[in-house]
Amino acid sequence: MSADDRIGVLLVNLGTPDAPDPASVRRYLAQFLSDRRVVEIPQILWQPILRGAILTTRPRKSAEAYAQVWTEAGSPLAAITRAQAEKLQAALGDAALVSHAMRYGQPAIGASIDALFAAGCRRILIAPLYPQYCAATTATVADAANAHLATLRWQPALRFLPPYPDDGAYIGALKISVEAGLAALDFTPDVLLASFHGMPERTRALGDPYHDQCRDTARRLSEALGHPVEVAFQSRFGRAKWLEPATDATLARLGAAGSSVAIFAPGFAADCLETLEELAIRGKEQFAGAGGRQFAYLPCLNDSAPGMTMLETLVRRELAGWL
Ligand SMILES: C=CC1=C(C)c2cc3[nH]c(cc4nc(cc5[nH]c(cc1n2)c(C)c5CCC(=O)O)C(CCC(=O)O)=C4C)c(C)c3C=C
Ligand SMILES: [Fe+2]
Ligand SMILES: [Fe+2]
Repeated sequence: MSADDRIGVLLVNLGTPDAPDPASVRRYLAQFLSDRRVVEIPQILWQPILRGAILTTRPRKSAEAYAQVWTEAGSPLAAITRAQAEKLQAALGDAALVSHAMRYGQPAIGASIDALFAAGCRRILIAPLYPQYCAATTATVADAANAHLATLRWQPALRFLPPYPDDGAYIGALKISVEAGLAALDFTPDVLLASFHGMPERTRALGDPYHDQCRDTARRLSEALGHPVEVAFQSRFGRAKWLEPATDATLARLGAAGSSVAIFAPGFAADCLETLEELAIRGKEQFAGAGGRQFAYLPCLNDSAPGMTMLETLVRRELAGWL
């Protein structure tokens, strides 16, 4: 491979505010919630609601939530994604140049593609870190990458990592990770609960495979663990009907039944606000408030050894013919 015929790998996750303050959260939410793939309401109706009610109230509340999970390395999502890219670079060595980007906020996808190209990458694998395909996540990464290429005279060749909801490498990594999490507890939970990010119910009827792929993941993981895995969908936003059952209602039901529970979020490649605050902090409170006994939150794959082995496997497979 010559210096101007290198292979690039760009890990992409959702994005996160630059700081846990209302102004930064507002900037982030304005970009995120203006994406037509995320909120599928005509812009002429949606923008006044977003600019009016939502962006005047939510940033303050969300900033407080972000402040509870912020670390010295910054937002957990940003720090973990950076660590994943660094470890994947170490695993791949000279075979490829690895970098990371965020769909919303920084580092931007376009600038990251330019940086890889400037370093000699003429072939780039874009890897959206979403195990389950969703138009609001997977497709919008491809949209952003392709929109950037539309501005270039000299384009790199692009490949996209497909979703991996039932891939053996992913299920295997989840199994190791969940079993290690359970082994570290001082109780044996009655219920294993897999919480996936929610979506409006209507996207399912419109043909989005997200719901079915979440169910596939949970079924395959349950088979691998030899233990039932319950499924719930979290983070409802807005007034429309979202996928059910809802995580908060499920935790309240399990709590009221006097169960003990271990909850985890296999749809998130990295721990973030939605897992560390919504599940580990607020979910625990909801569960205990309903009368639940023991509760444990098990971390995402993050940059753990099984998580990195999985990423390397998926990426190497997708680079076949290029490497
Ligand atoms: C209509 C609104 C939203 C849709 C649709 C949606 C889909 C979706 N999101 C993720 C992953 C993440 N979402 C995160 C935060 C977050 N999500 C929404 C709204 C929708 N998400 C909001 C308003 C927020 C911001 C936080 C808040 O104000 O509550 C995050 C965490 C980001 C972080 O900084 O830590 C992730 C990750 C998926 C996978 C998904 C569809 C499948
Ligand atoms: Fe979200
Ligand atoms: Fe949330």
